[in-house]
Amino acid sequence: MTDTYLSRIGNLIRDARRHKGMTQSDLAELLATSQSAIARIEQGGQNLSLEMLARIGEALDSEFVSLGHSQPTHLRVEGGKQLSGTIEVKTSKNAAVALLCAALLNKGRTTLRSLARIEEVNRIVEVLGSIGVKTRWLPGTNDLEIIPPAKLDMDAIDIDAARRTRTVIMFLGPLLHELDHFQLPYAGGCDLGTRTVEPHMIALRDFGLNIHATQGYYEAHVREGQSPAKPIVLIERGDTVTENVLLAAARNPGKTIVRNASPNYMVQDLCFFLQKLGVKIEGIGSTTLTIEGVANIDVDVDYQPSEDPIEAMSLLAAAVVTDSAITIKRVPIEFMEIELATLETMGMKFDLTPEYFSANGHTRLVDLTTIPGPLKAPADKIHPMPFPGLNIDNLPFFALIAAKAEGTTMIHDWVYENRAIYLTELTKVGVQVQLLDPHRVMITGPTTKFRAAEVGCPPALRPGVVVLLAMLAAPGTSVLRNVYVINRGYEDLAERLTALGAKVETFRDI
Ligand SMILES: CC(=O)N[C@H]1[C@@H](OP(=O)(O)OP(=O)(O)OC[C@H]2O[C@@H](n3ccc(=O)[nH]c3=O)[C@H](O)[C@@H]2O)O[C@H](CO)[C@@H](O)[C@@H]1O
Ligand SMILES: C=C(OP(=O)(O)O)C(=O)O
Repeated sequence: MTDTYLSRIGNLIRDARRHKGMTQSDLAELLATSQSAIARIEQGGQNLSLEMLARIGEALDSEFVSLGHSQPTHLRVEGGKQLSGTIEVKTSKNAAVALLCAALLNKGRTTLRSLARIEEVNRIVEVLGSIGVKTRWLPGTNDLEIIPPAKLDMDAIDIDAARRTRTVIMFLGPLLHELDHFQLPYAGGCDLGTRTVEPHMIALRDFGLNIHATQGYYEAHVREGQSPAKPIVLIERGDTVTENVLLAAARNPGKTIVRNASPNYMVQDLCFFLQKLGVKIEGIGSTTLTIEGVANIDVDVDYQPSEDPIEAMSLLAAAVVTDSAITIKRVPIEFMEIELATLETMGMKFDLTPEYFSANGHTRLVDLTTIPGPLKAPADKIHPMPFPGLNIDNLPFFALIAAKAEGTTMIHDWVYENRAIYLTELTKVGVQVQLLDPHRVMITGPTTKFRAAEVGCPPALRPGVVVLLAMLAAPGTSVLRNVYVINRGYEDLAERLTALGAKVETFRDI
Protein backbone atom coordinates (compact mmCIF):
# COMPACT_ATOMS: atom_id res chain seq x y z
CA MET A 1 0.00 0.00 0.00
CA THR A 2 1.35 3.44 -0.84
CA ASP A 3 1.46 6.28 1.71
CA THR A 4 -1.37 8.15 0.01
CA TYR A 5 -3.52 5.03 0.11
CA LEU A 6 -2.71 4.53 3.78
CA SER A 7 -3.59 8.10 4.68
CA ARG A 8 -6.83 7.96 2.67
CA ILE A 9 -7.82 4.78 4.47
CA GLY A 10 -6.74 6.37 7.77
CA ASN A 11 -9.03 9.32 7.08
CA LEU A 12 -11.92 7.02 6.24
CA ILE A 13 -11.41 5.13 9.49
CA ARG A 14 -11.22 8.35 11.51
CA ASP A 15 -14.42 9.69 9.91
CA ALA A 16 -16.31 6.43 10.45
CA ARG A 17 -15.13 6.29 14.07
CA ARG A 18 -16.25 9.85 14.74
CA HIS A 19 -19.53 9.20 12.96
CA LYS A 20 -20.15 6.42 15.46
CA GLY A 21 -19.29 8.71 18.34
CA MET A 22 -16.29 6.56 19.38
CA THR A 23 -12.97 7.70 20.75
CA GLN A 24 -9.69 6.18 19.56
CA SER A 25 -9.56 4.32 22.89
CA ASP A 26 -13.07 2.88 22.36
CA LEU A 27 -12.04 1.50 18.99
CA ALA A 28 -8.72 0.24 20.37
CA GLU A 29 -10.57 -1.67 23.05
CA LEU A 30 -12.87 -3.35 20.52
CA LEU A 31 -9.85 -4.40 18.47
CA ALA A 32 -7.77 -5.41 21.48
CA THR A 33 -5.04 -2.97 20.52
CA SER A 34 -3.68 0.32 21.86
CA GLN A 35 -4.97 3.86 21.37
CA SER A 36 -1.57 4.82 19.90
CA ALA A 37 -1.92 2.09 17.24
CA ILE A 38 -5.31 3.55 16.24
CA ALA A 39 -3.77 7.04 16.11
CA ARG A 40 -1.01 5.72 13.79
CA ILE A 41 -3.55 3.96 11.57
CA GLU A 42 -5.64 7.12 11.26
CA GLN A 43 -2.56 9.17 10.37
CA GLY A 44 -1.67 6.70 7.61
CA GLY A 45 1.49 5.65 9.42
CA GLN A 46 0.72 1.97 9.85
CA ASN A 47 0.71 -0.82 7.30
CA LEU A 48 -2.59 -2.66 7.48
CA SER A 49 -3.29 -6.31 6.78
CA LEU A 50 -6.55 -7.18 5.01
CA GLU A 51 -7.57 -9.03 8.15
CA MET A 52 -7.08 -5.89 10.28
CA LEU A 53 -9.03 -3.83 7.74
CA ALA A 54 -11.89 -6.32 7.92
CA ARG A 55 -11.87 -6.20 11.73
CA ILE A 56 -11.90 -2.41 11.77
CA GLY A 57 -14.71 -2.44 9.21
CA GLU A 58 -16.71 -4.78 11.43
CA ALA A 59 -16.09 -2.72 14.57
CA LEU A 60 -17.23 0.45 12.79
CA ASP A 61 -19.98 -1.17 10.70
CA SER A 62 -18.34 0.17 7.62
CA GLU A 63 -16.92 -1.67 4.64
CA PHE A 64 -13.77 0.36 3.83
CA VAL A 65 -12.31 -1.81 1.15
CA SER A 66 -14.30 -4.21 -0.93
CA LEU A 67 -13.72 -5.59 -4.36
CA GLY A 68 -16.14 -4.08 -6.82
CA HIS A 69 -18.23 -2.56 -4.05
CA SER A 70 -19.73 -0.05 -6.41
CA GLN A 71 -20.78 -2.93 -8.64
CA PRO A 72 -24.28 -4.27 -8.31
CA THR A 73 -24.92 -7.34 -6.18
CA HIS A 74 -26.47 -10.45 -7.70
CA LEU A 75 -27.86 -13.71 -6.34
CA ARG A 76 -27.09 -17.20 -7.63
CA VAL A 77 -29.65 -19.85 -6.75
CA GLU A 78 -29.23 -23.61 -6.99
CA GLY A 79 -32.92 -24.44 -7.05
CA GLY A 80 -35.05 -27.51 -6.65
CA LYS A 81 -34.26 -28.11 -2.98
CA GLN A 82 -36.80 -28.57 -0.24
CA LEU A 83 -36.55 -26.39 2.83
CA SER A 84 -36.71 -27.54 6.43
CA GLY A 85 -36.11 -26.17 9.89
CA THR A 86 -36.99 -22.98 11.68
CA ILE A 87 -36.60 -19.31 10.84
CA GLU A 88 -37.43 -16.18 12.82
CA VAL A 89 -39.15 -13.15 11.37
CA LYS A 90 -37.15 -9.92 11.80
CA THR A 91 -38.59 -6.60 12.88
CA SER A 92 -40.23 -4.59 10.13
CA LYS A 93 -38.61 -2.25 7.65
CA ASN A 94 -41.61 0.03 7.58
CA ALA A 95 -41.73 0.56 11.35
CA ALA A 96 -37.95 0.99 11.44
CA VAL A 97 -37.97 3.88 9.01
CA ALA A 98 -40.84 5.63 10.78
CA LEU A 99 -39.10 5.25 14.14
CA LEU A 100 -35.83 6.61 12.72
CA CYS A 101 -37.72 9.73 11.66
CA ALA A 102 -39.51 9.87 15.01
CA ALA A 103 -36.15 9.92 16.81
CA LEU A 104 -35.80 13.46 15.42
CA LEU A 105 -38.55 14.53 17.83
CA ASN A 106 -36.51 13.57 20.88
CA LYS A 107 -33.64 15.65 22.21
CA GLY A 108 -32.62 12.72 24.42
CA ARG A 109 -31.15 9.36 23.49
CA THR A 110 -33.34 7.00 21.47
CA THR A 111 -32.31 3.36 21.33
CA LEU A 112 -34.13 1.27 18.75
CA ARG A 113 -33.70 -2.41 19.56
CA SER A 114 -33.35 -5.30 17.09
CA LEU A 115 -33.72 -3.18 13.98
CA ALA A 116 -33.42 -5.02 10.70
CA ARG A 117 -29.96 -4.21 9.25
CA ILE A 118 -31.24 -3.43 5.76
CA GLU A 119 -30.31 -0.93 3.07
CA GLU A 120 -33.40 1.19 3.67
CA VAL A 121 -32.34 1.67 7.28
CA ASN A 122 -28.74 2.33 6.19
CA ARG A 123 -29.87 5.12 3.85
CA ILE A 124 -31.87 6.88 6.58
CA VAL A 125 -28.99 6.47 9.02
CA GLU A 126 -26.75 8.13 6.40
CA VAL A 127 -29.20 10.98 5.97
CA LEU A 128 -29.49 11.45 9.74
CA GLY A 129 -25.69 11.39 10.11
CA SER A 130 -25.28 13.99 7.37
CA ILE A 131 -27.51 16.51 9.15
CA GLY A 132 -25.66 16.09 12.43
CA VAL A 133 -27.54 13.29 14.21
CA LYS A 134 -25.20 10.89 16.02
CA THR A 135 -26.04 7.26 15.36
CA ARG A 136 -24.22 4.20 16.63
CA TRP A 137 -24.90 0.47 16.29
CA LEU A 138 -24.25 -0.93 19.73
CA PRO A 139 -21.41 -3.43 19.28
CA GLY A 140 -22.52 -6.96 18.44
CA THR A 141 -26.23 -6.08 18.29
CA ASN A 142 -28.87 -4.76 15.92
CA ASP A 143 -29.61 -1.97 18.41
CA LEU A 144 -29.19 1.55 17.11
CA GLU A 145 -28.57 4.51 19.38
CA ILE A 146 -29.62 7.92 18.07
CA ILE A 147 -28.78 11.31 19.56
CA PRO A 148 -29.85 14.44 17.69
CA PRO A 149 -27.63 17.56 17.81
CA ALA A 150 -28.72 20.89 19.34
CA LYS A 151 -29.21 22.21 15.82
CA LEU A 152 -29.71 20.23 12.62
CA ASP A 153 -27.53 21.10 9.63
CA MET A 154 -29.95 20.68 6.73
CA ASP A 155 -27.51 22.22 4.24
CA ALA A 156 -25.26 19.19 4.66
CA ILE A 157 -27.98 16.63 3.87
CA ASP A 158 -26.74 13.56 1.99
CA ILE A 159 -28.83 14.05 -1.12
CA ASP A 160 -27.87 10.76 -2.78
CA ALA A 161 -28.91 8.70 0.23
CA ALA A 162 -32.11 10.72 0.68
CA ARG A 163 -33.13 10.24 -2.96
CA ARG A 164 -32.86 6.47 -2.65
CA THR A 165 -35.74 6.20 -0.16
CA ARG A 166 -39.27 7.50 0.04
CA THR A 167 -38.94 7.77 3.79
CA VAL A 168 -37.37 11.25 3.80
CA ILE A 169 -40.90 12.51 3.30
CA MET A 170 -41.43 11.59 6.96
CA PHE A 171 -38.84 14.19 8.00
CA LEU A 172 -41.51 16.82 7.32
CA GLY A 173 -43.51 16.11 10.48
CA PRO A 174 -40.59 16.32 12.94
CA LEU A 175 -38.74 19.14 11.15
CA LEU A 176 -41.63 21.57 11.13
CA HIS A 177 -41.12 21.96 14.87
CA GLU A 178 -37.40 22.65 14.49
CA LEU A 179 -36.98 24.91 11.48
CA ASP A 180 -38.99 27.61 9.79
CA HIS A 181 -37.51 26.92 6.38
CA PHE A 182 -35.85 23.81 4.94
CA GLN A 183 -35.44 21.79 1.77
CA LEU A 184 -35.76 18.04 1.29
CA PRO A 185 -34.84 16.14 -1.86
CA TYR A 186 -37.71 14.42 -3.69
CA ALA A 187 -38.50 11.04 -2.18
CA GLY A 188 -37.55 7.81 -3.99
CA GLY A 189 -38.31 4.21 -2.93
CA CYS A 190 -39.61 1.33 -5.02
CA ASP A 191 -40.43 2.14 -8.60
CA LEU A 192 -44.15 1.40 -8.44
CA GLY A 193 -45.45 4.13 -10.70
CA THR A 194 -46.41 7.59 -9.48
CA ARG A 195 -46.72 7.74 -5.69
CA THR A 196 -48.45 10.83 -4.53
CA VAL A 197 -47.17 13.13 -1.77
CA GLU A 198 -50.19 15.41 -2.10
CA PRO A 199 -52.00 13.89 0.94
CA HIS A 200 -48.91 14.69 3.07
CA MET A 201 -48.87 18.30 1.94
CA ILE A 202 -52.59 18.75 2.56
CA ALA A 203 -52.53 17.08 5.98
CA LEU A 204 -49.54 19.06 7.26
CA ARG A 205 -50.89 22.43 6.12
CA ASP A 206 -52.88 22.72 9.36
CA PHE A 207 -49.58 22.67 11.28
CA GLY A 208 -48.41 25.73 9.34
CA LEU A 209 -46.33 23.81 6.79
CA ASN A 210 -46.34 25.12 3.28
CA ILE A 211 -44.57 23.07 0.65
CA HIS A 212 -43.56 24.21 -2.73
CA ALA A 213 -42.06 21.64 -5.09
CA THR A 214 -39.06 23.14 -6.90
CA GLN A 215 -36.64 21.33 -9.19
CA GLY A 216 -35.89 18.10 -7.36
CA TYR A 217 -36.69 19.53 -3.92
CA TYR A 218 -39.57 20.16 -1.56
CA GLU A 219 -39.13 23.70 -0.31
CA ALA A 220 -40.79 23.90 3.11
CA HIS A 221 -41.84 27.07 4.97
CA VAL A 222 -43.39 26.89 8.40
CA ARG A 223 -45.75 29.48 9.86
CA GLU A 224 -45.05 29.32 13.57
CA GLY A 225 -47.66 28.83 16.24
CA GLN A 226 -50.23 27.25 13.97
CA SER A 227 -52.04 24.10 15.01
CA PRO A 228 -55.07 22.28 13.62
CA ALA A 229 -58.33 23.94 14.62
CA LYS A 230 -60.49 21.04 13.46
CA PRO A 231 -59.99 17.31 12.85
CA ILE A 232 -57.59 16.45 10.04
CA VAL A 233 -59.36 14.26 7.52
CA LEU A 234 -56.90 12.35 5.38
CA ILE A 235 -57.91 12.17 1.73
CA GLU A 236 -56.55 8.61 1.59
CA ARG A 237 -55.79 6.06 4.28
CA GLY A 238 -52.06 5.95 3.61
CA ASP A 239 -49.49 4.61 6.08
CA THR A 240 -46.75 7.21 5.75
CA VAL A 241 -49.18 10.12 5.58
CA THR A 242 -50.76 8.97 8.84
CA GLU A 243 -47.28 8.70 10.34
CA ASN A 244 -46.37 12.18 9.16
CA VAL A 245 -49.42 13.64 10.88
CA LEU A 246 -48.58 11.71 14.06
CA LEU A 247 -45.03 13.08 13.93
CA ALA A 248 -46.33 16.63 13.52
CA ALA A 249 -48.98 16.19 16.23
CA ALA A 250 -46.46 14.69 18.69
CA ARG A 251 -44.99 18.10 19.48
CA ASN A 252 -48.18 20.05 19.06
CA PRO A 253 -49.29 20.73 22.66
CA GLY A 254 -52.99 20.83 21.77
CA LYS A 255 -55.28 17.98 20.77
CA THR A 256 -55.04 16.72 17.19
CA ILE A 257 -57.73 14.45 15.80
CA VAL A 258 -56.96 12.46 12.65
CA ARG A 259 -59.72 10.75 10.73
CA ASN A 260 -59.32 8.12 8.01
CA ALA A 261 -55.99 7.25 9.65
CA SER A 262 -54.24 4.03 8.68
CA PRO A 263 -54.30 1.52 11.55
CA ASN A 264 -51.57 -0.57 9.87
CA TYR A 265 -48.67 -2.25 11.71
CA MET A 266 -46.03 0.44 11.22
CA VAL A 267 -48.46 3.15 12.35
CA GLN A 268 -49.23 1.18 15.50
CA ASP A 269 -45.51 0.75 16.27
CA LEU A 270 -45.01 4.49 15.81
CA CYS A 271 -47.90 5.21 18.20
CA PHE A 272 -46.48 2.91 20.89
CA PHE A 273 -43.10 4.62 20.53
CA LEU A 274 -44.62 8.09 20.74
CA GLN A 275 -46.45 7.04 23.91
CA LYS A 276 -43.06 6.20 25.39
CA LEU A 277 -41.99 9.75 24.55
CA GLY A 278 -44.89 11.04 26.64
CA VAL A 279 -47.33 11.74 23.80
CA LYS A 280 -50.93 10.75 24.60
CA ILE A 281 -52.67 8.82 21.85
CA GLU A 282 -56.15 7.33 21.81
CA GLY A 283 -57.63 5.09 19.15
CA ILE A 284 -54.51 3.11 18.25
CA GLY A 285 -55.47 0.40 15.76
CA SER A 286 -58.54 2.33 14.59
CA THR A 287 -59.10 4.92 11.86
CA THR A 288 -59.54 7.83 14.30
CA LEU A 289 -56.54 8.90 16.32
CA THR A 290 -56.59 11.56 19.03
CA ILE A 291 -53.17 12.89 19.90
CA GLU A 292 -52.13 15.19 22.70
CA GLY A 293 -48.59 16.30 22.01
CA VAL A 294 -45.73 17.56 24.17
CA ALA A 295 -43.95 20.75 23.06
CA ASN A 296 -40.48 19.60 24.09
CA ILE A 297 -39.42 15.98 24.28
CA ASP A 298 -36.17 15.16 26.01
CA VAL A 299 -36.13 11.59 27.31
CA ASP A 300 -33.87 8.57 27.08
CA VAL A 301 -36.03 5.92 25.49
CA ASP A 302 -35.76 2.31 24.32
CA TYR A 303 -38.14 0.73 21.86
CA GLN A 304 -38.27 -2.49 19.85
CA PRO A 305 -40.60 -2.54 16.85
CA SER A 306 -42.70 -5.56 16.04
CA GLU A 307 -42.03 -8.31 13.52
CA ASP A 308 -42.52 -7.77 9.80
CA PRO A 309 -45.75 -9.28 8.43
CA ILE A 310 -44.42 -8.95 4.89
CA GLU A 311 -41.29 -10.91 5.73
CA ALA A 312 -43.50 -13.53 7.40
CA MET A 313 -45.58 -13.77 4.22
CA SER A 314 -42.42 -14.01 2.10
CA LEU A 315 -41.15 -16.96 4.16
CA LEU A 316 -44.53 -18.64 3.98
CA ALA A 317 -44.47 -18.26 0.18
CA ALA A 318 -40.94 -19.76 0.13
CA ALA A 319 -42.32 -22.84 1.91
CA VAL A 320 -45.30 -23.15 -0.44
CA VAL A 321 -43.29 -22.83 -3.64
CA THR A 322 -40.77 -25.47 -2.51
CA ASP A 323 -43.43 -27.84 -1.01
CA SER A 324 -41.72 -27.60 2.34
CA ALA A 325 -42.64 -27.90 5.99
CA ILE A 326 -40.87 -25.13 7.88
CA THR A 327 -41.57 -23.33 11.12
CA ILE A 328 -41.73 -19.55 10.91
CA LYS A 329 -41.32 -18.08 14.35
CA ARG A 330 -42.62 -14.71 15.54
CA VAL A 331 -45.31 -14.23 12.87
CA PRO A 332 -47.36 -11.07 13.64
CA ILE A 333 -50.65 -12.92 13.25
CA GLU A 334 -52.78 -9.87 13.77
CA PHE A 335 -51.45 -8.44 10.51
CA MET A 336 -51.70 -11.76 8.63
CA GLU A 337 -55.20 -12.94 9.52
CA ILE A 338 -56.84 -12.20 6.18
CA GLU A 339 -53.86 -13.59 4.30
CA LEU A 340 -54.10 -16.86 6.26
CA ALA A 341 -57.88 -17.04 5.89
CA THR A 342 -57.48 -16.57 2.12
CA LEU A 343 -54.83 -19.29 2.00
CA GLU A 344 -57.18 -21.63 3.86
CA THR A 345 -59.79 -21.15 1.14
CA MET A 346 -57.09 -22.29 -1.28
CA GLY A 347 -56.63 -25.47 0.72
CA MET A 348 -53.48 -24.50 2.57
CA LYS A 349 -52.82 -26.19 5.90
CA PHE A 350 -50.63 -24.96 8.71
CA ASP A 351 -50.23 -25.30 12.46
CA LEU A 352 -50.23 -22.30 14.76
CA THR A 353 -48.95 -22.14 18.34
CA PRO A 354 -50.87 -20.18 20.97
CA GLU A 355 -50.39 -16.43 20.68
CA TYR A 356 -47.73 -14.48 22.54
CA PHE A 357 -46.69 -10.83 22.50
CA SER A 358 -43.97 -9.06 20.60
CA ALA A 359 -41.36 -7.10 22.60
CA ASN A 360 -43.47 -3.95 22.08
CA GLY A 361 -45.96 -5.57 24.46
CA HIS A 362 -48.88 -5.17 22.05
CA THR A 363 -48.56 -7.07 18.78
CA ARG A 364 -49.84 -10.66 18.84
CA LEU A 365 -47.39 -13.24 17.49
CA VAL A 366 -47.51 -16.98 16.74
CA ASP A 367 -45.13 -19.59 15.39
CA LEU A 368 -46.48 -21.05 12.17
CA THR A 369 -45.57 -24.43 10.70
CA THR A 370 -46.44 -24.98 7.07
CA ILE A 371 -47.91 -28.31 5.93
CA PRO A 372 -47.30 -29.01 2.24
CA GLY A 373 -50.25 -30.20 0.16
CA PRO A 374 -52.23 -29.48 -3.00
CA LEU A 375 -53.74 -26.01 -3.41
CA LYS A 376 -56.60 -24.77 -5.54
CA ALA A 377 -57.22 -21.33 -7.02
CA PRO A 378 -59.52 -19.16 -4.91
CA ALA A 379 -63.12 -18.69 -6.01
CA ASP A 380 -62.69 -14.92 -6.30
CA LYS A 381 -59.95 -12.51 -7.34
CA ILE A 382 -57.37 -11.58 -4.73
CA HIS A 383 -57.07 -7.87 -4.04
CA PRO A 384 -55.61 -5.74 -1.26
CA MET A 385 -57.31 -3.21 1.01
CA PRO A 386 -55.96 -0.81 3.64
CA PHE A 387 -55.57 -2.61 7.00
CA PRO A 388 -57.45 -4.66 8.20
CA GLY A 389 -57.60 -5.89 4.59
CA LEU A 390 -55.10 -8.08 2.81
CA ASN A 391 -51.85 -6.11 2.84
CA ILE A 392 -50.89 -4.58 -0.51
CA ASP A 393 -47.24 -5.55 0.03
CA ASN A 394 -48.31 -9.18 0.50
CA LEU A 395 -50.25 -9.29 -2.77
CA PRO A 396 -47.26 -10.22 -4.99
CA PHE A 397 -46.68 -13.34 -2.85
CA PHE A 398 -50.18 -14.52 -3.73
CA ALA A 399 -49.14 -14.52 -7.39
CA LEU A 400 -46.43 -17.03 -6.55
CA ILE A 401 -48.71 -19.14 -4.37
CA ALA A 402 -51.34 -19.06 -7.14
CA ALA A 403 -48.71 -20.54 -9.45
CA LYS A 404 -48.77 -23.65 -7.23
CA ALA A 405 -52.56 -23.86 -7.16
CA GLU A 406 -54.83 -25.79 -9.53
CA GLY A 407 -56.82 -23.38 -11.68
CA THR A 408 -56.71 -19.70 -12.57
CA THR A 409 -56.31 -16.88 -10.06
CA MET A 410 -56.81 -13.22 -10.77
CA ILE A 411 -54.55 -10.88 -8.81
CA HIS A 412 -55.84 -7.32 -8.83
CA ASP A 413 -53.44 -4.61 -7.64
CA TRP A 414 -55.62 -1.50 -7.78
CA VAL A 415 -53.11 0.47 -5.73
CA TYR A 416 -49.86 0.60 -7.65
CA GLU A 417 -49.58 1.30 -11.34
CA ASN A 418 -46.49 -0.81 -11.99
CA ARG A 419 -46.30 -3.57 -9.47
CA ALA A 420 -48.57 -6.11 -11.22
CA ILE A 421 -46.62 -5.63 -14.45
CA TYR A 422 -43.44 -6.85 -12.74
CA LEU A 423 -45.16 -10.13 -11.89
CA THR A 424 -44.96 -11.05 -15.58
CA GLU A 425 -41.24 -11.66 -14.90
CA LEU A 426 -42.42 -14.95 -13.39
CA THR A 427 -42.95 -16.25 -16.94
CA LYS A 428 -39.15 -16.39 -17.23
CA VAL A 429 -39.05 -19.09 -14.54
CA GLY A 430 -41.89 -21.10 -16.03
CA VAL A 431 -45.04 -19.62 -14.48
CA GLN A 432 -48.08 -19.04 -16.68
CA VAL A 433 -48.88 -15.35 -16.23
CA GLN A 434 -51.21 -13.30 -18.38
CA LEU A 435 -51.24 -9.53 -17.99
CA LEU A 436 -54.81 -8.30 -18.45
CA ASP A 437 -54.01 -4.62 -17.88
CA PRO A 438 -51.45 -2.72 -15.73
CA HIS A 439 -53.36 -3.67 -12.58
CA ARG A 440 -54.45 -7.27 -13.18
CA VAL A 441 -52.67 -10.52 -13.86
CA MET A 442 -54.10 -14.02 -14.28
CA ILE A 443 -51.97 -16.88 -13.03
CA THR A 444 -52.73 -20.40 -14.18
CA GLY A 445 -51.43 -23.32 -12.16
CA PRO A 446 -50.26 -25.62 -10.95
CA THR A 447 -46.81 -24.94 -12.36
CA THR A 448 -45.33 -28.40 -12.61
CA LYS A 449 -41.94 -27.31 -13.87
CA PHE A 450 -40.27 -24.14 -12.60
CA ARG A 451 -37.39 -23.31 -14.99
CA ALA A 452 -33.97 -21.98 -13.98
CA ALA A 453 -33.23 -18.64 -15.65
CA GLU A 454 -31.16 -15.48 -15.50
CA VAL A 455 -33.40 -12.53 -14.72
CA GLY A 456 -32.76 -8.83 -14.00
CA CYS A 457 -34.32 -8.04 -10.64
CA PRO A 458 -37.48 -5.93 -11.10
CA PRO A 459 -36.95 -2.45 -9.58
CA ALA A 460 -39.48 -3.16 -6.83
CA LEU A 461 -38.84 -5.00 -3.60
CA ARG A 462 -41.69 -7.52 -3.39
CA PRO A 463 -41.79 -8.56 -7.07
CA GLY A 464 -38.00 -8.98 -6.80
CA VAL A 465 -38.38 -11.35 -3.86
CA VAL A 466 -41.19 -13.23 -5.61
CA VAL A 467 -38.91 -13.97 -8.57
CA LEU A 468 -36.15 -15.06 -6.18
CA LEU A 469 -38.50 -17.43 -4.36
CA ALA A 470 -39.70 -18.93 -7.65
CA MET A 471 -36.06 -19.64 -8.46
CA LEU A 472 -35.86 -21.75 -5.29
CA ALA A 473 -38.33 -24.13 -6.95
CA ALA A 474 -36.48 -24.31 -10.27
CA PRO A 475 -33.95 -27.17 -10.53
CA GLY A 476 -30.58 -25.93 -11.84
CA THR A 477 -28.78 -22.60 -11.51
CA SER A 478 -30.68 -19.33 -11.71
CA VAL A 479 -29.25 -15.83 -11.42
CA LEU A 480 -31.10 -12.76 -10.21
CA ARG A 481 -29.17 -9.66 -11.19
CA ASN A 482 -28.90 -6.38 -9.33
CA VAL A 483 -30.75 -7.06 -6.09
CA TYR A 484 -30.16 -3.79 -4.19
CA VAL A 485 -33.91 -3.41 -4.04
CA ILE A 486 -34.25 -6.71 -2.13
CA ASN A 487 -31.53 -5.72 0.33
CA ARG A 488 -33.51 -2.55 0.92
CA GLY A 489 -36.07 -4.61 2.84
CA TYR A 490 -34.61 -7.96 3.92
CA GLU A 491 -31.63 -8.66 6.15
CA ASP A 492 -29.37 -11.51 5.02
CA LEU A 493 -32.14 -13.16 3.04
CA ALA A 494 -29.73 -15.32 1.01
CA GLU A 495 -27.98 -16.63 4.14
CA ARG A 496 -31.22 -17.22 6.01
CA LEU A 497 -32.82 -19.16 3.14
CA THR A 498 -29.59 -21.14 2.82
CA ALA A 499 -29.81 -22.02 6.51
CA LEU A 500 -33.20 -23.59 5.68
CA GLY A 501 -31.61 -25.83 3.04
CA ALA A 502 -31.86 -23.60 -0.04
CA LYS A 503 -28.68 -22.63 -1.84
CA VAL A 504 -28.54 -18.89 -2.49
CA GLU A 505 -25.29 -17.00 -2.73
CA THR A 506 -24.42 -13.38 -3.26
CA PHE A 507 -21.84 -12.36 -5.85
CA ARG A 508 -20.61 -9.21 -7.56
CA ASP A 509 -19.05 -8.54 -10.94
CA ILE A 510 -15.34 -7.94 -10.50
C1 LIG B 1 -42.29 3.00 4.33
C2 LIG B 1 -43.66 2.46 4.26
O1 LIG B 1 -44.34 2.34 5.26
N1 LIG B 1 -44.09 2.07 3.04
C3 LIG B 1 -45.42 1.50 2.87
C4 LIG B 1 -46.41 2.62 2.74
O2 LIG B 1 -45.97 3.48 1.72
P1 LIG B 1 -46.70 4.89 1.53
O3 LIG B 1 -47.47 5.27 2.74
O4 LIG B 1 -45.65 5.82 1.04
O5 LIG B 1 -47.72 4.54 0.42
P2 LIG B 1 -48.29 5.48 -0.71
O6 LIG B 1 -48.52 6.85 -0.16
O7 LIG B 1 -47.42 5.33 -1.92
O8 LIG B 1 -49.69 4.78 -0.92
C5 LIG B 1 -49.75 3.62 -1.66
C6 LIG B 1 -50.67 3.80 -2.82
O9 LIG B 1 -51.96 3.59 -2.34
C7 LIG B 1 -52.81 4.59 -2.76
N2 LIG B 1 -53.84 4.65 -1.72
C8 LIG B 1 -53.52 4.42 -0.43
C9 LIG B 1 -54.49 4.44 0.56
C10 LIG B 1 -55.82 4.73 0.19
O10 LIG B 1 -56.72 4.79 1.04
N3 LIG B 1 -56.09 4.98 -1.11
C11 LIG B 1 -55.13 4.94 -2.07
O11 LIG B 1 -55.42 5.15 -3.24
C12 LIG B 1 -51.91 5.80 -2.88
O12 LIG B 1 -52.44 6.79 -3.74
C13 LIG B 1 -50.66 5.18 -3.46
O13 LIG B 1 -50.74 5.03 -4.85
O14 LIG B 1 -47.70 2.11 2.43
C14 LIG B 1 -47.78 1.36 1.23
C15 LIG B 1 -49.24 0.92 1.07
O15 LIG B 1 -49.65 0.25 2.25
C16 LIG B 1 -46.83 0.17 1.29
O16 LIG B 1 -46.82 -0.47 0.03
C17 LIG B 1 -45.42 0.62 1.64
O17 LIG B 1 -44.63 -0.51 1.92
C1 LIG C 1 -43.40 -0.52 -1.38
C2 LIG C 1 -42.62 -0.84 -0.37
O1 LIG C 1 -41.78 -0.01 0.27
P1 LIG C 1 -41.44 1.56 0.11
O2 LIG C 1 -42.61 2.31 0.61
O3 LIG C 1 -40.26 1.67 1.01
O4 LIG C 1 -41.11 1.78 -1.35
C3 LIG C 1 -42.60 -2.20 0.21
O5 LIG C 1 -42.17 -2.33 1.38
O6 LIG C 1 -43.00 -3.15 -0.46
